[in-house]
Amino acid sequence: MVTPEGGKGAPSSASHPPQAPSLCSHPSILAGLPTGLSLPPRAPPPCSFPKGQRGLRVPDPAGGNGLLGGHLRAILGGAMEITVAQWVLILFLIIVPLLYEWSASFKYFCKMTFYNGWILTLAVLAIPICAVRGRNVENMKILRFMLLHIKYLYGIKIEVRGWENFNIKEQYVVVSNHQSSLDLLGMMEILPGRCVPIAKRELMYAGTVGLACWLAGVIFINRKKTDDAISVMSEAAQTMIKDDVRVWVFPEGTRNHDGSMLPFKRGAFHLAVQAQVPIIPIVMSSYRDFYSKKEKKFSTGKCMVRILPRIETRGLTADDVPELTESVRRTMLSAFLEMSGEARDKDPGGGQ
Ligand SMILES: CCCCCCCCCCCCCCCC(=O)SCCNC(=O)CCNC(=O)[C@H](O)C(C)(C)COP(=O)(O)OP(=O)(O)OC[C@H]1O[C@@H](n2cnc3c(N)ncnc32)[C@H](O)[C@@H]1OP(=O)(O)O
Ligand SMILES: CCCCCCCC/C=C\CCCCCCCC(=O)OC[C@@H](O)COP(=O)(O)O
Repeated sequence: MVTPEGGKGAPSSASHPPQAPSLCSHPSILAGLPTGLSLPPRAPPPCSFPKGQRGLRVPDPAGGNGLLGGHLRAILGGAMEITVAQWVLILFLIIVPLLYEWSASFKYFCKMTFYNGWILTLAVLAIPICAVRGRNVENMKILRFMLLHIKYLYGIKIEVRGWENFNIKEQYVVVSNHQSSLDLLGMMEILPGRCVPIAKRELMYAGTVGLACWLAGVIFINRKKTDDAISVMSEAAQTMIKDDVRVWVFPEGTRNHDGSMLPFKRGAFHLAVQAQVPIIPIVMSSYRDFYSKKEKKFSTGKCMVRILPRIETRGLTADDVPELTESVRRTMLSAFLEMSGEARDKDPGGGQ
């Protein structure tokens, strides 16, 4: 195929055999040769624009004659084979990685979107596997196994201390600080057998994640209805003993991005007292060196997880709960502050 101008501009010298007016055969190259030279007749190569292809046509800037004009037309003609949609795709593939490197907020957005999207996708795989058993606390092992690799994808090193404090055969209540949905990584790193988290009811409606959680026996509470939440937790106290289940609670009751700990809700402590089982506090060090929702920062880094010694509740009653809650929080807060400094000292490169 050739532009109409290109066709008309073909040389008319008698010594040159007539060339088919095609961009592909570069007629203007022949126009640049000295007269008297004769070239053997040559069949025009097949045109690079297949019939019916949608490409833009441009007029020959050199009027269809001359070496430069022919090359330009060949180059432009080749470029024009790319459709607008392909150009958009090429620009997208160039701009997105550049933005990802240059803009910390864009990187944060991409990483969080992928985090949620990946977990929703993994849940699609987990659901049929878990569904074989039905709603069963043993399914939590499957979710754990499927989530363990995410820390590698995100370059987050997790260092665990205090494994020996988990050496208890019987049931217990785990309480841990709650900074972000990234806590899931630390949680899955150490989740003991037959242990289910208590989660806000809204998570049950989070698409595939909600169904996977339900199948794994996650206990959902309605935080807006204290009475309902209390009765679900009282039921959980009985289930713990009856079905040999451990429960994981985030006693802050919500995510806390401020690098400290919110006042604790009392449900977890009532639960432990009602079931007369020990409390095992877990502390995850601050993410501030590699993750901050406020600053839209998300890089690689290190997190320390510490399993603290158990706190007995045998013999305690509901009246002891306020003091128990405060003393556990104090212990956890002091560990949190100490560990957060330590994680920073050990990984000064965190936040690259
Ligand atoms: C491969 C694919 C994977 C897919 C993906 C998998 C992911 C698989 C992991 C998911 C992981 C999820 C992780 C979610 C994480 C969250 O959703 S965090 C949010 C949910 N958690 C919580 O809310 C924590 C638990 N909350 C509580 O314990 C709260 O106490 C309650 C029960 C909700 C009540 O809240 P509140 O009324 O705001 O607060 P509070 O002052 O504590 O209680 C009010 C009164 O009730 C009393 N009370 C509280 N509880 C009780 C009780 N049980 N008995 C008697 N009295 C009680 C209190 O003592 C208090 O009375 P006073 O002492 O003042 O007289
Ligand atoms: C069709 C519906 C699609 C819904 C999309 C939902 C996207 C969620 C997908 C994956 C999330 C994976 C992380 C699951 C664990 C997150 C636990 C969590 O962080 O829950 C929040 C809760 O602690 C406190 O919530 P608030 O801080 O009070 O708020």
